[in-house]
Amino acid sequence: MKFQKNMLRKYFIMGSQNCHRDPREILQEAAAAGITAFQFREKGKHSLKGAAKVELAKDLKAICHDFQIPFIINDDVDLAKQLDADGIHVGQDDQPVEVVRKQFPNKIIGLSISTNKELNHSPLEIVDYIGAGPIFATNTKEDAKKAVGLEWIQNLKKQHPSLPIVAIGGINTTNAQEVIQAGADGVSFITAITETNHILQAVQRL
Ligand SMILES: Cc1ncc(COP(=O)(O)OP(=O)(O)O)c(N)n1
Ligand SMILES: Cc1ncsc1CCOP(=O)(O)O
Ligand SMILES: [Mg+2]
Repeated sequence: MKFQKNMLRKYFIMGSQNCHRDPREILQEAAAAGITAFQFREKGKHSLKGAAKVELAKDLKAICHDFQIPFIINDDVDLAKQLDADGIHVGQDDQPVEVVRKQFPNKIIGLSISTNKELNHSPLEIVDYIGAGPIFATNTKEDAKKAVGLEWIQNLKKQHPSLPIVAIGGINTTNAQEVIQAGADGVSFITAITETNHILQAVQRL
């Protein structure tokens, strides 16, 4: 699947550890409500491993493809290969993006960037988009850095006006608009969907 900036508009991320009920049901509802991309992030406490992780990933990929939205895998390059995912998202402590691009010349590749130092040391020309954050405080990621604020998006946009940016971290139906106004091409979110009883409404408002 070829990357397009508008895929970043409403980018839902989750793994089973984020869900109070079947992740398939949650993704199905979010996809029907209009998310534009999905990242499978099976990670941390209570996450699935081995065959159970692979089985869930296959089911979630099928749901994404029913709705023609990209299925992106977080961190796990081997799983992305095994499942022929549409893309992979890596951070600064994951496999170097140069290595990932060599393995996946045609997949969507996202890279997290939180500081100017990371920005200046990253090969932006080989990634499709940047994950910028955490913008606001979040309890969802165990090892999340300190919130960088909307200024980080404004700063990125000023330095690289055409670089596709998706914001992450503490984004919800109330603050999503200011994130877009700051210059992000889209918002990514976990708990805004996994902790609501009204997925349709939440996706529409996001
Ligand atoms: C869209 C998006 N942006 C940032 C991240 C964070 O990636 P990373 O820093 O590698 O942290 P983990 O998610 O792997 O814990 C992301 N996953 N997605
Ligand atoms: C994976 C990740 N990377 C930076 S913050 C974050 C967690 C985002 O979760 P939430 O949308 O619930 O704050
Ligand atoms: Mg990572």
